[in-house]
Amino acid sequence: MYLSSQSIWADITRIRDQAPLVHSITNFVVMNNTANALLALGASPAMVHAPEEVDDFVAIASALVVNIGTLDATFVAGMKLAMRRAKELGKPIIFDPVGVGATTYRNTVSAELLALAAPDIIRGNASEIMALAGLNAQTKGVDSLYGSDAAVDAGRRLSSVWGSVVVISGETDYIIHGEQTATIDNGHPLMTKVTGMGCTATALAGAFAAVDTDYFQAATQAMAVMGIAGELAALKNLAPGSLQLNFLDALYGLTESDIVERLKLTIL
Ligand SMILES: Nc1ncnc2c1ncn2[C@@H]1O[C@H](COP(=O)(O)OP(=O)(O)OP(=O)(O)O)[C@@H](O)[C@H]1O
Ligand SMILES: Cc1ncsc1CCO
Ligand SMILES: [Mg+2]
Repeated sequence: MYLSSQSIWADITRIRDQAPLVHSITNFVVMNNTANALLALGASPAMVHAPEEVDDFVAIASALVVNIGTLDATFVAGMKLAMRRAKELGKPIIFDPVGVGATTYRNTVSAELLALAAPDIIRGNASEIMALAGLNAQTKGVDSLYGSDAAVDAGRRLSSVWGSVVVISGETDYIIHGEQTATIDNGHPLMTKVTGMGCTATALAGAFAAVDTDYFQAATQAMAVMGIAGELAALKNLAPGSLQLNFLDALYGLTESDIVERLKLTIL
């Protein structure tokens, strides 16, 4: 049952039954995509970032997603208040270090946030995970310059420093926590032509963490669902605009047999 089609389906059923409130402080580019993906999966999204209200909001949420894609001072203030409160209340924190490594500001803010409240799950592409682990990784803004396998050692280091589950997304998704490693080989290359698919993966991890306190399992299952829904969407039409819409429909309509037939999970 542990990390299997059955355990994925059990968590999807929990999300659909409980509709957990996922509080996201995320970037302007993906607010709409990730809110719709959370709804399609069965969760309840709220994109709330004002420093005046985030700590009240965290108190009623089941998970907190923090994404640094379009940072500014107000976002940072809200992120700090929300993460501190989530830690106090024991709510899962999922962190997406979009574009870290590209600027000193992103690096400094990310380091401050990690030190303030170590996330339960960190999800980034290979460039981001390498930069966050302190390597001088090359970065081209928000897209990765490396395959995910190049960042596995960095992911292990990051996981051991912060105690977080680390997800490196890409053609193969790696999920790392201490000695545990899993890979997901689902997905479709066209997913890289739709903005914010990585951010969407992070948001879905928030929904799974809201119903499953085993965050290694939650993160792995989120990546599996992400990849399988992407594959199902790509079956309909191979173009980015329709992939984005079909992805939501695939998430909404996902069945247990879709998962049984498509899951490409390896536990290393
Ligand atoms: N080459 C690929 N082949 C198959 N699936 C892929 C490929 N690249 C990405 N994916 C899928 O897309 C998802 C998002 O991963 P990606 O690494 O592109 O995120 P990202 O670069 O952080 O995205 P963004 O910053 O736009 O949110 C992965 O979980 C995986 O399912
Ligand atoms: C394109 C883009 N720019 C800042 S955040 C973001 C969304 C994908 O990471
Ligand atoms: Mg991408």
